[in-house]
Amino acid sequence: MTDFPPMQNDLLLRAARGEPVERPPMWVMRQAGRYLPEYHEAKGKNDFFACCRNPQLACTITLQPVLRYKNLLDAAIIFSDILVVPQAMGMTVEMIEHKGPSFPNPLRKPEDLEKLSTNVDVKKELGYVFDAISLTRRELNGMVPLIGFSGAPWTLMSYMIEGGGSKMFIHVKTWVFKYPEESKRLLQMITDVVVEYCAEQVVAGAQLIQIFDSWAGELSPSDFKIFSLPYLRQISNRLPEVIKSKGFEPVPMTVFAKGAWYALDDLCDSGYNVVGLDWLHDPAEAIKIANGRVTLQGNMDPGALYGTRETITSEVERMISGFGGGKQKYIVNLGHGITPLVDPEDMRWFLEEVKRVGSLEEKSLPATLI
Ligand SMILES: Cc1c2[nH]c(c1CCC(=O)O)Cc1[nH]c(c(CCC(=O)O)c1C)Cc1[nH]c(c(CCC(=O)O)c1C)Cc1[nH]c(c(C)c1CCC(=O)O)C2
Repeated sequence: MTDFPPMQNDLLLRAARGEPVERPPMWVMRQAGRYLPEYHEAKGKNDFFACCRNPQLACTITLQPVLRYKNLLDAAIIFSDILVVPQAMGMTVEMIEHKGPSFPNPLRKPEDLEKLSTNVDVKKELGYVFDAISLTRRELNGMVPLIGFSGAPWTLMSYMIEGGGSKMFIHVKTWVFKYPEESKRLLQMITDVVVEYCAEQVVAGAQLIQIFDSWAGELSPSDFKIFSLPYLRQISNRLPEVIKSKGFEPVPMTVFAKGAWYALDDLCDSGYNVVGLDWLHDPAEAIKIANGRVTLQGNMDPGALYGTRETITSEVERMISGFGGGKQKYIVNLGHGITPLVDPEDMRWFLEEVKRVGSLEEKSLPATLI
């Protein structure tokens, strides 16, 4: 797939590659989702994963925020879910309304690993994602770049073992502390699928790949180095080679390890172009630690969108000033996904304020904020 329309806005790709930009690009995790009335309308009575499996519907939902916030959002992210990977490995995952994902048969004992498919045919199992990406890339017509994504091995392993969301992580902690070798075997199996999955997303037209390690913060700093980081590194090491072997150009890669503030230094050396930050990071501190090694992405508290317009403005000013004005090596985002019940007009205000403040010369930023 190479005959896509030329890009009209490539701010995101330039910032991800570390090139200077006239203003920081912005997009929002979960920008296509439950806070948008048109999402509910398009989804209708369809099951969540049925929407993911329908390329036309996935394309429509992906485009919704880009069209609603025209000339504000600088990227689209393909509508899908991280849990399509466990499905491709043979597990059943359901999305239960008002509750979230649920696995009827989670992996509870090391013997359960035998239930997983070996030699997963990624093109066959996840072909619908690649079709959705190619279709969306054509429909975007070069308006903004299209982001592809995958869950990180540690986060996917946690879901596969816990069977859904969790507060205490009893089951996956049992694996980590009782069955560390089997845990590593599972992490390796997942990593192999994730590398192929991300490579095929690029072949289909994805222009940047983000790896979501949403549950990284459940690991201690030393366990993060054993059960998450090596697999994140394998992905960033192997992915460009696999993409090249398929005859395509590698794309920038982002890692978002939520809650792993202690690992920022390591993440800056993990082979990714961009490191996503949650709102537990102070921007100026993060810049100091990164020291120019990567582009940083983030990190306003998504909860700030429940505040007043004045609060949103001051949070935006604080964030962009904290990141030094954002004209290089910075991408604006929230510190995690946008939450339901945010007023779409407050989201618009956020984006408009980011564009205004992000376009200011550094010397015009409110002095007290720099
Ligand atoms: C952990 C995780 C999941 N899915 C994802 C993650 C990693 C990011 C993160 O940490 O938030 C990733 C994801 N899920 C979805 C996207 C689409 C693209 C985008 O960011 O706009 C992306 C990138 C759509 C979705 N994924 C889901 C919805 C809501 C489905 C609905 O109720 O209609 C959407 C739009 C469902 C989902 N999917 C998942 C959960 C826990 C839930 C239920 C709770 C929730 O909605 O926040 C697993």
